[in-house]
Amino acid sequence: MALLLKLVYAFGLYVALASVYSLCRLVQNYRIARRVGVPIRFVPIDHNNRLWLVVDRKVAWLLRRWLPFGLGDNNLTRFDWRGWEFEDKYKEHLLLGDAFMHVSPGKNWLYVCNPDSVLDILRRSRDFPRPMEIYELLNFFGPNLATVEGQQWKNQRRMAMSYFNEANNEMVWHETVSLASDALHSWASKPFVTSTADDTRTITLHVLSKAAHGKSNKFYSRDDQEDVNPETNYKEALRIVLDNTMLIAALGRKFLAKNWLPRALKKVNTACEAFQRHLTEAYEDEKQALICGRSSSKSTYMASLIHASQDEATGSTGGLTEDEIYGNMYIFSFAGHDSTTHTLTFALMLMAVNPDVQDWISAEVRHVFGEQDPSNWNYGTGFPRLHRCMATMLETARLFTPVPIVKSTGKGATSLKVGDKIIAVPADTHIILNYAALHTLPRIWGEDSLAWRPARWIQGSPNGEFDKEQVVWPQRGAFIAWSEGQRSCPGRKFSQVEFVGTMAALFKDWRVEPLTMAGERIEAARRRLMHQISTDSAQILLLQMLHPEKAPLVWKKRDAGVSNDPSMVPKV
Ligand code: HEM
Repeated sequence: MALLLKLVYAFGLYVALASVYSLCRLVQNYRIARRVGVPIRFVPIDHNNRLWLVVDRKVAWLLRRWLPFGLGDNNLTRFDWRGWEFEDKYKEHLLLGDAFMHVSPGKNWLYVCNPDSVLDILRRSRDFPRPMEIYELLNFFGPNLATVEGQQWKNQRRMAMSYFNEANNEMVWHETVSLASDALHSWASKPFVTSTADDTRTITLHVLSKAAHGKSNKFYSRDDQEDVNPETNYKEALRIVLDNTMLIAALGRKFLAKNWLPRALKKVNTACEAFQRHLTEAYEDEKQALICGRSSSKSTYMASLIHASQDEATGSTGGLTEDEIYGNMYIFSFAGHDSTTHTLTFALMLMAVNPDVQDWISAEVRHVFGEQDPSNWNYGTGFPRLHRCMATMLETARLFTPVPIVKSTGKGATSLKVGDKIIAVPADTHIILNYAALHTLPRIWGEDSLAWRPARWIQGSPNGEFDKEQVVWPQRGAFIAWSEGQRSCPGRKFSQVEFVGTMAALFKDWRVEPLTMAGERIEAARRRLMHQISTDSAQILLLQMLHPEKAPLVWKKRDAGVSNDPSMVPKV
């Protein structure tokens, strides 16, 4: 009993000291923030508090729901959880201006949504480096492109970039069209599909697997899959690793390997070990192939890294360590997989809500490929003409931007022009490029900025000729889904080829709609699905639908050809 009391006192003392410390830090940070001269909001917990990150959304939701007398509406429940920006869109910036500051007991966080300032930040990568303590959490298979800075980043980026080229994009195209055609075959054979998100994940994972180590896999729907044991199933292992990245980062791989942990945590550890095993085997295979002269090709990511690394090993910069190769294989899978999967899932759901966009795309794909079998679709002559399919991706990535971007001022203070004001940004400030606001500001995107309307990206010809249509871009800095500048996404075109190939294969001859409930009309089902997309999506690590399985979709063959509706496209 005495021991228990001591423990309670010790815990109480710890909480009291931690609170006093947090308060002192908050006051200190406030003094620094005040000098910047932008509006300030206090947030009680730092946005990068790792333990908070594990529970933030749930706790904020519970407090919002259960605290009485309106107490649930406070800065913690409104702004202090991952992805609050997605819910808020541009509202906070409309109220406070293009820049404002969140002051927390940890860091000061500057939010910016001015296109010129955003572009300036992305271009001045020395003044605004990545805050490595945030990205470090993606280090658990080894240092990689996303988690290093300076010369180490330059070396890794150069070696990684040797993979991203048109020959490999062509591979991505053919692999994607083939997998998406198989997915369509599987979906069309069912009365309805609840595995849309899982199955799009299978498509992107298989494309990546082909890209990473040259292995083609057949598509199978999650519903038809028997082996979901992470020890033997690579996709399952990777899925668990990706879904639990936050947890793995918070607890660390060493801790997760402890024997006494509950079964759910052991499963995460099993998945990490299986994924690591898989990487090691692939690495050893490739190295062996290189030694035996069997691998002269740089057509896989693993081979490109090993070749580039060997080429540089003798130079002054040196090659990659084994850990760096593993780290980069992980980040390639992570960055290249979830971002595209979630964008595709959002797009398929949005297509089910918008049959007119399906017709619009179908008309374009028919125009480009006619009656050719998808296996003969040519990348070089087909992909660049599929502007509407591309517009669908851009519009989805605008409203449902998967990847957030955080910068920092690092050790040095700097200045930043925001509108007609120059602000002094203190050292050690974290900067959020607020894409959710930037991508929806009515002054850039018009009064219908919150509506999903792919045609806004297309400039048409007066009489609706397909080949005169082209994609129009907003002012630079206003659309940053793939970022800009030195550290922009190297997989941008890879993901676009994947997305466009999938859309073309799915929608040329088929259409999709939400499953109607008993007594429900199709219009009501569409409204229900749109409500789910808007309210049941959140940022886990990336933005995603939380329960896509609760949105069953039905695939139907188009009865006849679709006419091109030029009224969808704004005229020049
Ligand atoms: C819809 C698809 C995608 C989107 C929206 C996207 C977006 C982004 C963004 C915004 C960044 C910069 C993040 C930051 O500065 O913090 C980034 C970085 C990165 N992306 Fe993508 N990405 C996509 C697909 C891909 C694909 C398919 C690959 C690889 C196959 C890939 C590989 C990477 C890598 C390795 C980085 C780190 C680059 C560096 O720091 O030098 N991404 N991506």
